Amino acid sequence: MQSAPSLLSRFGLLRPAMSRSLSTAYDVGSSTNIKWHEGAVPTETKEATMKQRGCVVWFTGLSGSGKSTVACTLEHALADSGKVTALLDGDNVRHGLNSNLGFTAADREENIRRIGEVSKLFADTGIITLVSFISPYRRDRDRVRERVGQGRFIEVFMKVPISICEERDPKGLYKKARAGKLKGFTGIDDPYEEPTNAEVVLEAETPEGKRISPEEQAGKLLDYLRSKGFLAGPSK
Ligand SMILES: Nc1ncnc2c1ncn2[C@@H]1O[C@H](COP(=O)(O)OS(=O)(=O)O)[C@@H](OP(=O)(O)O)[C@H]1O
Ligand SMILES: Nc1ncnc2c1ncn2[C@@H]1O[C@H](COP(=O)(O)OP(=O)(O)O)[C@@H](O)[C@H]1O
Repeated sequence: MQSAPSLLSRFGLLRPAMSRSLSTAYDVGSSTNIKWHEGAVPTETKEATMKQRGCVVWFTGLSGSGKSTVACTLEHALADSGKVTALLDGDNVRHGLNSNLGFTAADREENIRRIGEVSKLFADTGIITLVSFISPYRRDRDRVRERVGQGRFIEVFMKVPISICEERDPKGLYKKARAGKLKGFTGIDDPYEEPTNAEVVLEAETPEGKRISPEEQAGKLLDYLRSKGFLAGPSK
């Protein structure tokens, strides 16, 4: 009986994997004797199949600023129009992949580095990847921007004053932090560095003081993604 690879190659379905010009293994970070393997199906081929372009939509903002709500609303809107998405959310990822990390500056940095790498893997597969983390440090967000690649990284700043976040306080964490029962809480006794070059800024209120709903905020993002060509396949 013929093996699967020889059958595939007989029908012209198997392509030889391309190998990197460097044939010997090398060291990267703490890993020794490793080698990058090229030859996966190109991102553009996957994007053409899905009729979309892979990207990372990176929500940043204080706890309670609406990151998860808007990311979730946007994901449903994208799914309704047949788009393939992934949603990475701080609280959820801290249940698994990053359950060994806390909220020190070093742990927050590692949290964002790992999520940055995971989101790049998704985006390189052509998936519209929504990422919702406080990500308080500008340097960490900029590192992810560089890794993912300018043009595919869309930073979304949830520009919501702490007074509104604190008023919402859905988990009661601001109350706890104000009472001194929760130390190192972002915005209270831990820093949040506002983005200076976010692609999209979402505010909670209009200049006239009218509240902006999550649906309106997600709609603005949908318009942005459409205008930048992420909701259509790659141009030939
Ligand atoms: N000390 C402290 N500071 C800030 N937030 C805290 C803290 N302790 C627990 N939480 C809860 O954890 C959620 C934030 O996790 P993230 O992974 O997004 O944080 S970070 O990006 O690493 O800063 C955050 O969730 P969101 O409210 O969804 O932002 C909080 O519920
Ligand atoms: N645009 C909005 N207008 C009013 N309330 C909102 C809006 N966006 C989110 N909320 C509410 O604010 C609270 C915090 O939202 P959440 O998405 O959990 O924030 P984050 O993920 O940034 O911590 C929730 O109770 C949510 O329903």
